[in-house]
Amino acid sequence: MRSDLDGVTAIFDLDGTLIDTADDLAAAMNHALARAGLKPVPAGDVRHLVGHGARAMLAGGFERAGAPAPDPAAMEAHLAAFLDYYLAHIADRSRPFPHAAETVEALRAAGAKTAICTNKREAPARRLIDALGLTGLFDAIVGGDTAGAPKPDAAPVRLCLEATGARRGVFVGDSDTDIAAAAAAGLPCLAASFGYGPLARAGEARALFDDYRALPALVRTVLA
Ligand SMILES: O=C(O)COP(=O)(O)O
Ligand SMILES: [Mg+2]
Repeated sequence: MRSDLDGVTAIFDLDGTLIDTADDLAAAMNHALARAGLKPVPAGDVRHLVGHGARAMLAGGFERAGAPAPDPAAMEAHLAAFLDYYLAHIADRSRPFPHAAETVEALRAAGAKTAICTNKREAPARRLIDALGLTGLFDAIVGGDTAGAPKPDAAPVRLCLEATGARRGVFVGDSDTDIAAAAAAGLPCLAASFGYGPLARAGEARALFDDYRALPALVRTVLA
């Protein structure tokens, strides 16, 4: 077995990168909006609200529903309703993107450690990965509430490296937040073109990929 990726950690963003979660996030968001007497937001719009945590996603949903921003106390109640629903329906429709799981396995087979660095809270991130039977594929799972600051801060990326004892790392993400977090931590970033974006800073990623089967070769190239 080739183990040329010993000492390397491949760090993956979750929503829009490893797992296509938009439909379940949209259902939870629309549950919270319906409770507030508001009309649903299409799942296609929710994709663009993912990446900065549940609070930001929900605030964006209220805005798109044409409602005024809820006051802080009301927002806490909406957030609780969103999270309760989401935890109960976390993998109703969410699935790994094509070839994502086998690619993570291939990187591990080549000696790499693998980690998840998401702005989802750690508890729902773990529940999702567990529900999909993927927990054994990751050495560390770091959420937006794990490291004291979410991406684009470098802290959660650094924690993934520390937790896996890596000498080198590469970040795989789907948004400008990921590109910025990787840059802040001094890691090369590979960006999934099929994710939720935005990718206005795509030029700062080392490469874009549109198929997971291309990823191992890209990882080796950026680490060479
Ligand atoms: O916004 C979120 O909750 C998480 O998004 P991420 O997994 O793309 O960081
Ligand atoms: Mg993402």
